[in-house]
Amino acid sequence: MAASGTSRVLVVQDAAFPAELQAAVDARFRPVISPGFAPPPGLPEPAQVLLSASHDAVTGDVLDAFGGTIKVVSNFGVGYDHIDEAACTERGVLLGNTPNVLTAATAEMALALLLAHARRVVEGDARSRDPSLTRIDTSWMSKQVAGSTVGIVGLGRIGHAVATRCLAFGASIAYHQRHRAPPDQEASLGDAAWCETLHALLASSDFVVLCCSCTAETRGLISSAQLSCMRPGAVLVNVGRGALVDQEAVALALERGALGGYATDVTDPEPLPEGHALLRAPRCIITPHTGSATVRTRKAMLDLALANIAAALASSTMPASPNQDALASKTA
Ligand SMILES: O=CC(=O)O
Repeated sequence: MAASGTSRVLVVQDAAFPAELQAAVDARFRPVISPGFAPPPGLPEPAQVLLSASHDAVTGDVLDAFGGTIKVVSNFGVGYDHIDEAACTERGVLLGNTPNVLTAATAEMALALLLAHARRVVEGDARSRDPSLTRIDTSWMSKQVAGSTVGIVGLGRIGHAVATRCLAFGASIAYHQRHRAPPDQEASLGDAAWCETLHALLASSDFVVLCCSCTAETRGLISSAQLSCMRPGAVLVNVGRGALVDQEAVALALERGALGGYATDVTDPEPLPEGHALLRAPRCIITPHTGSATVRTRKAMLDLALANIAAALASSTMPASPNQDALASKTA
């Protein structure tokens, strides 16, 4: 059903959603699909909304190309490193995102990658189809999560959800972030150990899971120097952003056997170009940024992204906005 007052609001999307989700956008707004958010020619009225479905960059120039008509940029996702928040705030443009609703799905993906790598699920699948396998292979060994230490980089919502799941698998939890978590949070994670330095976390973990967002401080967090601190055979899992790691360094460490494995849902760029070093590296599992891609979660994300738009257009409090407080104090 069309929401009164918003059904004619022009929304520019960088990509279409699957039909059942797109129908929810169509029911409430007038969406126009434009990769790269280029202003489509001949719009019947000014566009007020950018709906970021596919991580195309939203810069000051992109906003300016609409001639100052954009009121809100709504991101279909929690991480918004592809959107220039400062440029939005400078121009009085509200920014929305979708935290919380995707925490469980993303944590599940981290566990799926971690377990798949530890238990060699992808290799095992190929081995099972190999006609030369005529008897059970007693030499086939893998890593066990129970009894290991899982180091979490960034104990935010997703990091915490990954930690609780790893705890249930019998792992001990270590974590690294700038500030130590409150004692009750550490206690709830089996007395999780805070590592004040990244080096200490890397040196004491069998699995390291990157759960932090990509900012100026965390871009390139894991390079050859950090990889060389990791335990022999340790596995790196990434559900944050591809740019958190130096992917060439990771590929080289995998080639040389200096890194036990890399399992990632995110790359930089996405997808990786044909022939990229990571695509050729051994013991590397890559999924195509599908951490939040469950039917239930994607629906909840879209509901939140649309609620953010509706609230912004109605000048009411957005359910999730990184910059609405900054904008409110600017205009107060
Ligand atoms: O990567 C996914 C997200 O940031 O929501």
